[in-house]
Amino acid sequence: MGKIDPVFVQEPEHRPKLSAIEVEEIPVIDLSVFDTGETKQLASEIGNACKNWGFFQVINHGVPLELRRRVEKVAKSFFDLPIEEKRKSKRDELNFTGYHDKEHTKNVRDWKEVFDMLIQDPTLLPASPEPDDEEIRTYSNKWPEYPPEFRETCQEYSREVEKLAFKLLELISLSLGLPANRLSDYFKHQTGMLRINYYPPCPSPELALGVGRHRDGGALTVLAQDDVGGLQIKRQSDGEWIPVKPIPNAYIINIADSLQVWSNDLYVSAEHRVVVNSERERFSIPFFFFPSHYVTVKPLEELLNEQNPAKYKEYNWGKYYVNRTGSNYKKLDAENVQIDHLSV
Ligand SMILES: O=C(O)CCC(=O)C(=O)O
Ligand SMILES: [Fe+2]
Repeated sequence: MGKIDPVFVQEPEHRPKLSAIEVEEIPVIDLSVFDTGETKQLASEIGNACKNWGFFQVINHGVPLELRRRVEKVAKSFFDLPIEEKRKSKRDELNFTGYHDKEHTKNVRDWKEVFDMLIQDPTLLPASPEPDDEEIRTYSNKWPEYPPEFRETCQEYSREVEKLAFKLLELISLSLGLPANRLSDYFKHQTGMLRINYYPPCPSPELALGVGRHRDGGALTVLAQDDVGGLQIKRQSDGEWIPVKPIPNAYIINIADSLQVWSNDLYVSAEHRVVVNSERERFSIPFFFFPSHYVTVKPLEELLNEQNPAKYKEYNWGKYYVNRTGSNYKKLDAENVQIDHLSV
């Protein structure tokens, strides 16, 4: 030890094993048949992946490659800027968008820097996590001055990934035996964001994590990773950490908490984390797809019966979100809110 600031050091049981392991892969699903309307087989493959892993990769997804290259380029140009320049678009107490380098997951600091952008600008969210506080606040994006094409490129990219997210939502609804548009209304005023994660090389990758173990809080995540690798998923069957192999130009999709609740635990919001390395920097770009702030999340009535009663109490998405994000920015003494706390 001694090489890195102790704030980054994980408890021994959460430190990564850095030896390479060869393992089975999470499912890779080809979306090219989506537009033919022959979605039965596709929905069934997706349903199985959502049950067994909570994760899958998609190819032939429709997001233009040229746009992905452009967003990767502006991401690199931004994070290459001097720290003083990056801090000009820093997150603050009133606005959580923008640049940030002090995020904590499970109260240990992550070895990363991020830039967050809301997909809808402006986005409406509750002013506080307090149940009795009815005030709704308007949030807008903070944009950096450099590189000059950052804003336009990220906005264009978000619009394309959003189309993919709606497509996946339809397939997931079908896979649950529901109409394709069953979940779409929950996203009319979606509160999601696009994040750029930048993981610099780390001198002690055996002690720290790029992102500590966590489950994503929203509905669905659509993630672009580069060719470095580092994302690991906790396998449902035995709790082993399984690396997700980078597939050029594919997207990694994961079920997040609201979908676990809507499906009443049929689908899993799997725990995942990011391992860093001492050689190469890594970028990943998650698109977090979140419902509208006023949506009440609860197990879908159509899926419930006497043998399968609701496993969760209902909750308001906006309050849940504000509660969780508010606590990510600093070290707290306790774990922040998780869906486990809402199980019945
Ligand atoms: O960098 C990655 O591959 C995943 C990051 C992640 O899990 C997150 O930002 O929620
Ligand atoms: Fe995540």
